[in-house]
Amino acid sequence: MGGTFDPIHHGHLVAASEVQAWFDLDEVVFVPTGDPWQKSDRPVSPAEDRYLMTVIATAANPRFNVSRVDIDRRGPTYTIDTLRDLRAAMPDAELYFITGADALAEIFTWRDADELFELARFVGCTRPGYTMDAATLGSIPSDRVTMVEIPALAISSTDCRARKQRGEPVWYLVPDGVVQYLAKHDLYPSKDQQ
Ligand SMILES: Nc1ncnc2c1ncn2[C@@H]1O[C@H](COP(=O)(O)OP(=O)(O)OP(=O)(O)O)[C@@H](O)[C@H]1O
Ligand SMILES: O=C(O)c1ccc[n+]([C@@H]2O[C@H](COP(=O)([O-])O)[C@@H](O)[C@H]2O)c1
Repeated sequence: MGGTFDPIHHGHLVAASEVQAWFDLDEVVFVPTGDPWQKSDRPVSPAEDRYLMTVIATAANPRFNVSRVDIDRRGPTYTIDTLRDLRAAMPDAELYFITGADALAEIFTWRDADELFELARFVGCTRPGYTMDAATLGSIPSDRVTMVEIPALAISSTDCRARKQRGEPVWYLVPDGVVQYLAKHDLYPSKDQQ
């Protein structure tokens, strides 16, 4: 599961857990982006902070792991590189790339989009407020994509950052350890603190 995870929240974790169970996956590898080029219109927290929050959030689940492939690669993060790196590290694995419906809807804007489906199967999780348009879904080879309905959690990293900046709680939207990490490292400080 790729994501910017700025910060990781329970929407990500539920999606990963549901897809792991649905396909009986051996493990879900969370891959924080290095440089998410389609988010260049806003500041993104340092990759090491996003990586560490992802490790904290996933530590208790024996089927969850975190990969550094995207944060250790220089330049913009492209999923085609993520999948090639994971394939090189795990040549015998069958790869499933987990996304939310919003990200999957944009997949034909990604680098080398047509090649992506040769490297992995894609899983699109339902997400409140987003629908997957039939034309985009129909353009993906049908044996390489599955939509999975997951329990609806209307949580976004954008909302978590805005809440923290307004001094509002993010308890129960993100794991407790992430709440503590945000406080300790003063991520998304309130506007009057800046
Ligand atoms: N609440 C959610 N339910 C289902 N999928 C989600 C949810 N939140 C995020 N995702 C999916 O998780 C992946 C990583 O998302 P990302 O890290 O960009 O989080 P985000 O909440 O969308 O962030 P932001 O608000 O900063 O854009 C994407 O594929 C996204 O669609
Ligand atoms: O490959 C691309 O060009 C590309 C463009 C945008 C997003 N992605 C990937 O989609 C995943 C979710 O991205 P985001 O920006 O919604 O956190 C993450 O793994 C990104 O690297 C990939």
